[in-house]
Amino acid sequence: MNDFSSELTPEQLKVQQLARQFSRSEILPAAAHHDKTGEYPWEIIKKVHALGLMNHHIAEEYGGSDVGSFESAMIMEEFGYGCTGISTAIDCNNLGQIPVVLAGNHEQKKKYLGRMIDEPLMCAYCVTEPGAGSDVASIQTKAEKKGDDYVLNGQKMWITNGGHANWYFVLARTNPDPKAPPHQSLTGFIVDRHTPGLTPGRKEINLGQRASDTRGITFEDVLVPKENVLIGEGAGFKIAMGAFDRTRPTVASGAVGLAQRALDEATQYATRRYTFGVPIVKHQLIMGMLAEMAMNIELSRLAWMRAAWETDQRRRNTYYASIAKAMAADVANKCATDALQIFGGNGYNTEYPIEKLMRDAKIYQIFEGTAQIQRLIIARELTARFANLSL
Ligand SMILES: CCCCCCCC(=O)SCCNC(=O)CCNC(=O)[C@H](O)C(C)(C)COP(=O)(O)OP(=O)(O)OC[C@H]1O[C@@H](n2cnc3c(N)ncnc32)[C@H](O)[C@@H]1OP(=O)(O)O
Repeated sequence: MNDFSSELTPEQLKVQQLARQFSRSEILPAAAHHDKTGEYPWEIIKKVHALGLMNHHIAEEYGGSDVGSFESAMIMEEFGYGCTGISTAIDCNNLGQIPVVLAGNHEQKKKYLGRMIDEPLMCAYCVTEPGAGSDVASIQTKAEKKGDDYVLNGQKMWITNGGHANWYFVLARTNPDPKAPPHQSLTGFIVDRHTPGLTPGRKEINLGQRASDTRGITFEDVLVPKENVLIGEGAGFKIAMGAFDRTRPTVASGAVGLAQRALDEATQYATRRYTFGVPIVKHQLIMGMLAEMAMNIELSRLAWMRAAWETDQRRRNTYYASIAKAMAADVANKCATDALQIFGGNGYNTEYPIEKLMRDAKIYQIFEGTAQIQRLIIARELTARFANLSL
């Protein structure tokens, strides 16, 4: 078994450098525009695709680089530094693809993952519904078997990339019996965007991350061939959970990127802004705030590294993924709030980048499992470890 190390290899350093340079020169300058207009960042996505900095989990056999979770998260930290609205749009391809990476057969991988290497296409992960977000097992979208097809009916909500996806991973209920074990009643499907009856709703106007496209999706008698079932009926819940284990480290690293940006902006501002005859960075209370931010960022970065590294070792990383996601989300919010405090009135104004960081940060405590759900998972993992031990 390898020991955990956070030292980057020469190849990883090169990828980090490329992602950093791209983020600072292309993403960061475009962030305010996309925040203001809500325009989907297609031009940036095309460039990221051409540089090979997305779709990191697709195996070489299907044209991908399969660089691993660690590199993927490293890239997302760099992109998150530039704009987390844009990094979420890009990262969401990982969330949509991973169910197919984990559970797809050869034909499904060739057809749906292969095309995403050939051209810049997006996909989406359709699990959440108007009445079910945290409690995945209670989703109501139905899939009824009719001959060689399934007929899907229902409503999904808050689907990132919902209006731009070429295909969707959809979790639906295949066993309608309310007495059936809920986790074994759900099935995962791949659904093509242009299937009749599938209708994305309006783009939602959210508090932050406005470059990211979030919509409801309606399914009305959507016919899906049985070839598009992942593994088989009843396997969907575990596929959906397995996907989070892979993506929560990259969500955490995106949040770390945002936190680092808040710290850098605040530190720079504090050296230039004078009060009482000295730059405010000379005041110990400001120093303390910056130091706290730095400490928490370093720890959150180590947390996503550990979580991503565990999955690259092909070990179940649920515990580490939730720790990283919960911690980085809280730290991003604290850093953005403290950075705004250091900027004072200027931070509250749209002329400066800080208010956007604060708006963008909030969703990290909600999507991919709320702050509370992460703690529930961590505590369950802990108690499971102790269940068979007598103290
Ligand atoms: C990347 C860009 C981000 C932007 C897009 C964001 C999109 C989103 O936000 S997606 C929606 C977010 N929603 C969530 O994160 C959902 C949060 N909820 C959960 O994770 C689950 O419902 C959770 C953890 C609360 C568990 O629920 P619960 O119903 O109690 O199930 P639980 O009893 O723990 O598990 C049921 C079975 O699944 C298994 N299981 C649970 N977790 C896992 C896992 N990680 N891996 C494999 N199996 C698992 C259990 O072992 C159990 O198996 P068995 O029945 O054989 O014993």
